[in-house]
Amino acid sequence: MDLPGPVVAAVRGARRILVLTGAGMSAESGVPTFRDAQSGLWENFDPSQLATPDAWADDPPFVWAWYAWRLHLVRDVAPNAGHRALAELATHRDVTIVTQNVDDLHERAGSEVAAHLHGSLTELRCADCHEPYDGEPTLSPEPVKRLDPETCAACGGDVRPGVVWFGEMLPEAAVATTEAAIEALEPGDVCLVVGTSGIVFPAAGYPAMALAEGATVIEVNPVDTDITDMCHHAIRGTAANVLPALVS
Ligand SMILES: CC(C)NC(=O)[C@H](Cc1c[nH]c2ccccc12)NC(=O)[C@H](CCCC/N=C(/NCCC(=O)O)S[C@H]1O[C@H](COP(=O)(O)OP(=O)(O)OC[C@H]2O[C@@H](n3cnc4c(N)ncnc43)[C@H](O)[C@@H]2O)[C@@H](O)[C@H]1O)NC(=O)OCc1ccccc1
Repeated sequence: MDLPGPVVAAVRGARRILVLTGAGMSAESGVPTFRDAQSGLWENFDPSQLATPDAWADDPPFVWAWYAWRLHLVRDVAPNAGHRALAELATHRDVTIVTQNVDDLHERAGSEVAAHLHGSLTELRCADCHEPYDGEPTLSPEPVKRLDPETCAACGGDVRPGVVWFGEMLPEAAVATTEAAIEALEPGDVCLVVGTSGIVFPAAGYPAMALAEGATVIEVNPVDTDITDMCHHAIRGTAANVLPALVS
């Protein structure tokens, strides 16, 4: 894929590259984006209704079934060329990856992720005493409507996914790491925004913060988003097509 000269020059000339990724980063691996994760059983449910403490409180087996399906799916897929390109770039450039994604595909591609802003599907903990759960959860290969959560060995509570639900605070360390990486940006550095619709906060506010630090903000997304207008460059393409071209 040929990229505009100014984009290639900006990435080539950058001292630091901050990469903010969203669900689109994993789409070509077969992980549905948040806005189209509503396949099959959950298509009548707004994800931001499922991914909430209230939904869990109302019906843990219903919410756990959704996460067990997503965890099984993520285990079944592999990083795509976009994930691999970022891992390759980090071998010879100063790259910081911050993601909204709860999958581990960046890590499985060999990248170090500075911050999982919305937590991780692969980390489970007790919903009551927060004790990490390191057992092997029973997952169902097929989407099922209800699945009993695992039980916490420490207090007998229900085990929940280690993700950040709507209305929950983001992990302090992830926010601190992200804000420090943004504050370290200087004119000539680059902020790559890959595969996010830019509607979930506070993550959606970070590109503007990078812009305020003087960084060149480059969006990679097949379509316009709420972030497009503030970007210096918007590349209309997919993560697996654009990122390899950007790093070669
Ligand atoms: C919906 C939105 C309006 N609501 C919020 O933002 C809320 C409330 C809020 C706080 N501040 C605000 C300010 C204004 C308005 C609202 C708020 N935020 C919160 O609750 C946050 C917590 C947010 C985290 C929620 N958890 C997730 N995930 C984990 C769970 C789970 O995964 O189940 S968010 C979840 O949705 C987000 C989805 O966004 P995207 O990643 O962008 O994905 P999406 O599907 O939307 O878009 C995909 C994009 O990819 C593109 N694409 C597709 N294919 C490709 C491709 N192949 N290549 C490239 N791009 C591609 C598409 O075109 C598209 O643009 C992700 O972050 C994902 O993690 N907590 C909080 O702020 O705590 C304190 C607080 C609390 C209450 C009130 C005030 C303050």
